[in-house]
Amino acid sequence: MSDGQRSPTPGDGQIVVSGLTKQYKNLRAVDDLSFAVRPGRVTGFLGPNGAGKTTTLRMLLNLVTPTSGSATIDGRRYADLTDPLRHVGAVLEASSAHKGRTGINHLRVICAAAGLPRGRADEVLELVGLTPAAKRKFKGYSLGMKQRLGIAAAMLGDPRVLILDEPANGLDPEGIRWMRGFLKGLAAQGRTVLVSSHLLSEMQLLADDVVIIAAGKLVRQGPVEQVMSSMTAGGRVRVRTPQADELVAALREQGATVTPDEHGVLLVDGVDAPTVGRTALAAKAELHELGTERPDLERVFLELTAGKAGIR
Ligand SMILES: Nc1ncnc2c1ncn2[C@@H]1O[C@H](COP(=O)(O)OP(=O)(O)OP(=O)(O)O)[C@@H](O)[C@H]1O
Repeated sequence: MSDGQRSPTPGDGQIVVSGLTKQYKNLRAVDDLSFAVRPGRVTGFLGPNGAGKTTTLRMLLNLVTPTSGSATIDGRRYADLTDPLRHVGAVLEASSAHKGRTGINHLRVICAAAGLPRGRADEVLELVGLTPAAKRKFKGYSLGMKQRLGIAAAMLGDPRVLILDEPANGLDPEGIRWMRGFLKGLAAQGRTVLVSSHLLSEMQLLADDVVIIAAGKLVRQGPVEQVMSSMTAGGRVRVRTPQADELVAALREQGATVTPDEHGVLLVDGVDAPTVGRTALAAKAELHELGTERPDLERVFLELTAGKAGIR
C-alpha cells in the first residue's frame, strides 16, 4: 500500500505479564510482577535505572528465561507465536547494522531472512521518514536515524504489538517529538505500544497508561492522569484572608494544622480546600485566595521509586 500501512495482524493485541520473576544469583531483577497492556493505547513502562524494565521486556521477547511466572502477547508466549514478526516488533537498543550496508539493504536482508516481500523494506523506510537516506551507509547515520531504522525494522512484519526500550534515549528534541507523534499514530491505528522510560516527564506527554516499577516490583498502574493525580493527592491548602485570626481558630477547631507564611498566606494541612472554604464562610472570613498546592510530580516519582529501589 502506498502509505506503507496494512491492517494489523489479528489477535487480541494484549500483553499480559503475570507473576513474572527473574532471579539472578543474588539479585531479584523482576519480582512477582503482574500487569496488562491494552491495544489502541501507548503504555509507558516507567522506573528508575536498574528497576527491571529491560529484563521484563527481554522476558516478553523470549530473550531471557523467567525464573517463574509468565508473559504473553496475543495470548501466547513469544516462543509459541507461529509468526512472531507479524505479531510483535521490538526495538531494544539503538539499531545496529553492518556499517558498510545502506539502510534499505539492511531492511532487505531482514525481509529475505523473514520471508517478507522485498518491497516492504521501502514501505517501512517511508513510514519512518528515512526514504531520503535509503542509500546512505549505516555508518553515516545519526543516532536519530539509527533509531528510525530500528523502528522501521520492527515494523517490517506489520505487527499489532510494538515494544520499545527507552526509544527517546540520546535523541534531540526534534527526534523526540517525531517519536512521540509516530508512536501515538501507531496506537491510534489500534496497535499496542509499550515504551519503557526512566523519565516521568516524557511519559506525561506520550503515554495513555503507565506501569511504574521499582526494584522489580509494581508500584502503580493505570491511566496516566489517574496515576499522576493519585501521586499528588493530599496537597496542602493555601488560603489568604484579612480575617486570619478568626479563620485559623475555626480551622484548628476542625482539626486542621495551620501554618502562616511570611506573606500572610495560611498553609493548611489535614483538610481539603472545600472544607477550608466552608469553614471560612461559617466564620465570616472573606477569602482573597484559596487553592491546593500540588507536590512536584517528578519529586513524588523519585520518592516513590527510590524508597523501594534501594541501591542496585
Ligand atoms: N544478566 C544479568 N546478570 C545479573 N544481573 C543482571 C543481569 N541483567 C540485569 N541485571 C541486573 O538486574 C537489575 C535490573 O536491570 P534492568 O536492565 O532490567 O533494569 P532497567 O530498569 O532496564 O534499567 P536501565 O534503564 O538502567 O537499563 C539491575 O540491577 C541489573 O544490574
